[in-house]
Amino acid sequence: MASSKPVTPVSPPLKDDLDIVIPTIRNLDFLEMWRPFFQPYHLIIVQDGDPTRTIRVPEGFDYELYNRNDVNKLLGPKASCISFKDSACRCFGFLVSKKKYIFTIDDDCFVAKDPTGNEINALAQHISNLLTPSTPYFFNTLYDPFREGADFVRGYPFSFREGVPTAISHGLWLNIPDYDAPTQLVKPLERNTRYVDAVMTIPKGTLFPMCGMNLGFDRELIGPAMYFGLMGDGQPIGRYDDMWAGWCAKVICDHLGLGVKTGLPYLWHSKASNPFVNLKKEYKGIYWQEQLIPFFQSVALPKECTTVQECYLNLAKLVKEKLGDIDPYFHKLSEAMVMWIEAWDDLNPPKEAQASTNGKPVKEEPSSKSK
Ligand SMILES: O=c1ccn([C@@H]2O[C@H](COP(=O)(O)OP(=O)(O)O[C@H]3O[C@@H](CO)[C@H](O)[C@H]3O)[C@@H](O)[C@H]2O)c(=O)[nH]1
Ligand SMILES: [Mn+2]
Repeated sequence: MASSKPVTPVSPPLKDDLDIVIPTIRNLDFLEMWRPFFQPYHLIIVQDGDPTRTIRVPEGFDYELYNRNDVNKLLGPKASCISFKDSACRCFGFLVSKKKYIFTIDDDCFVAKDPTGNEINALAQHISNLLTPSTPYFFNTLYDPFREGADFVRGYPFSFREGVPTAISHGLWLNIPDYDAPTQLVKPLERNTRYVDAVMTIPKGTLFPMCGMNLGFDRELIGPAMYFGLMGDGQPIGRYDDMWAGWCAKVICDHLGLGVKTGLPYLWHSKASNPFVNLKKEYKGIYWQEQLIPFFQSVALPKECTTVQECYLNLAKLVKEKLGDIDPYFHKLSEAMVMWIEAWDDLNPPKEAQASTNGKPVKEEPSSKSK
């Protein structure tokens, strides 16, 4: 029987609490495919490269667009901590956002289909991952117990079943996998066709290679640790931006009792970047990381560090002390980490401090924004 009650439209989840951050040095045509899923959300576009280039944002999206001139204007001398000519520039979007959640995606990533042929709403899956707890202290062999149709298995301690807040949701990619340059070179035609229907928590004490291509996180829980480092133009290394952020963030999540999930959602990664160019960018990282990983595995943050900023500043000190002998780059990186936290605190003053600006955080106008 028809109901006379008016149907209240369901608002997209976290519509006013989530920003979508997109780094681009190309174009934003990919947004057309994501329109059904992204249109209700606010976009923060970080235009890399030549700021005089005009990047067209497809009609109908609510956005703010920042180019290098905006970065320099907004951060002044601290702009030197934001990379140029590398996808690491995306972290500027994390800095200027005022929302609790972030989803970041590359401009060569498209909507993938699941094995039943349905289009995957990657954003919705990240939101679900972030709004349900993680289980870093004891591995659940049926994977994420908070997913529909799953639960904790027999033998899972009840004292661990509450889980911990989820800080990061790491999605994956069909078609072009996120391989390093050597692997891309030896397996140029390899495509990822394997859809694994699983979300799992990365156990405490275990690091992982965080890819920035399809990534969601809780900005209030872990935002200050999501600095993508000094990469690209003028730097001896590139394409380790997301890796650096992932290692720092995971160590801090472990220390603060926060969770990191990986697995669903998948998206369709369409463009393989040039492996030879990538090799030039990555090669120092490929041998440095043999020392970086033992460093991160050895980090023990003091119990007095109870905020992300305090943890991050402590980490910056350790980077200078323990990694400075590898290469002078790590002295620069350590200083940039401190500058990032200063910039973060400048743009994201604690709530009480905002009262002095009658509650409105001070924010410079972007180069362009939706009408
Ligand atoms: O100088 C640049 C280069 C690229 N971008 C934007 O960043 C993303 C990723 O670029 P691309 O798709 O070319 O790179 P991939 O190798 O596929 O990306 C993976 O490697 C990581 C590099 O650090 C990246 O996070 C992974 O996803 C696109 O949106 C480019 O437009 C840029 O802004 N500046
Ligand atoms: Mn890509």
